[in-house]
Amino acid sequence: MTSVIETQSLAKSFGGMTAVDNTSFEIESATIVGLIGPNGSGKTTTLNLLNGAISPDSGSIRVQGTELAGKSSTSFVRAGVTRTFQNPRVFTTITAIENLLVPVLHSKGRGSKWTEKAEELLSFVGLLGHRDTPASELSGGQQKLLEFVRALMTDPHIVLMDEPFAGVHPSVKEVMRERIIEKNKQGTAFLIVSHEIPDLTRLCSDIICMSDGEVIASGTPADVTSHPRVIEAYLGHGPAARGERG
Ligand SMILES: Nc1ncnc2c1ncn2[C@@H]1O[C@H](COP(=O)(O)OP(=O)(O)OP(=O)(O)O)[C@@H](O)[C@H]1O
Repeated sequence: MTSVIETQSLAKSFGGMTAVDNTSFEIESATIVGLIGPNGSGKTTTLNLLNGAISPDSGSIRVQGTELAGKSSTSFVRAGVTRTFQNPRVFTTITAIENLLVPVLHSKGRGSKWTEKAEELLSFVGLLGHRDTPASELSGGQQKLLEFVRALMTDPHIVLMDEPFAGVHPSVKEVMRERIIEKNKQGTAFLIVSHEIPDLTRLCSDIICMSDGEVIASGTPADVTSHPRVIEAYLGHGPAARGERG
């Protein structure tokens, strides 16, 4: 299997606070990988590094073999990395379909081709009926689904997702879960940050656990959730790692 993202000795500090400390890991193509860890362990900072939102102080980020550390978010999108956010960042003043067309505004091809693709993706998550609804009028869960399919418009190799299951209705959660699985079967990899450990263990082939900016365990969900350092990290910070929510 080839890797879609590989980091080596990645580090990022904010002032005196080390958020990501010398981390190295690899995400294989077409896998679903969970990224867990107690609050403040560096998960969101890692996602921000992996999509070029922020630059590392040191270390390497290779996407499909190309070094991108320090490059812009646009470079990461072009290399096939897109993302979603804990609080969905949809453009609230424009419609659902217009949101999907934003990432391809400067792409080649007929406009109708992109409109068709956007309609297919809206349909994929049950939002076609809201095609022309301003995003501000969609529920929080619908906005998460909209942001998810917006991240798929450019046919990424990997989608980085920050807390896709947090604060959404169980029915939305199920749609999100099923559609992630479906896209993964078509070859898209996912790196998913979540505190919802039971959801992740059902979904992911591998889990990476961070604590205090370091990767302390990685492997199968069963291996990681029973790892002594993982249990210790969670017990030290709050919720237990084994299937209990924080
Ligand atoms: N822009 C920033 N400026 C200063 N400190 C920051 C910044 N971003 C993150 N941090 C700090 O870096 C550490 C890691 O934060 P990060 O948000 O990556 O953790 P997390 O694992 O995603 O946490 P949570 O699960 O609570 O979302 C925290 O101590 C946080 O306060």
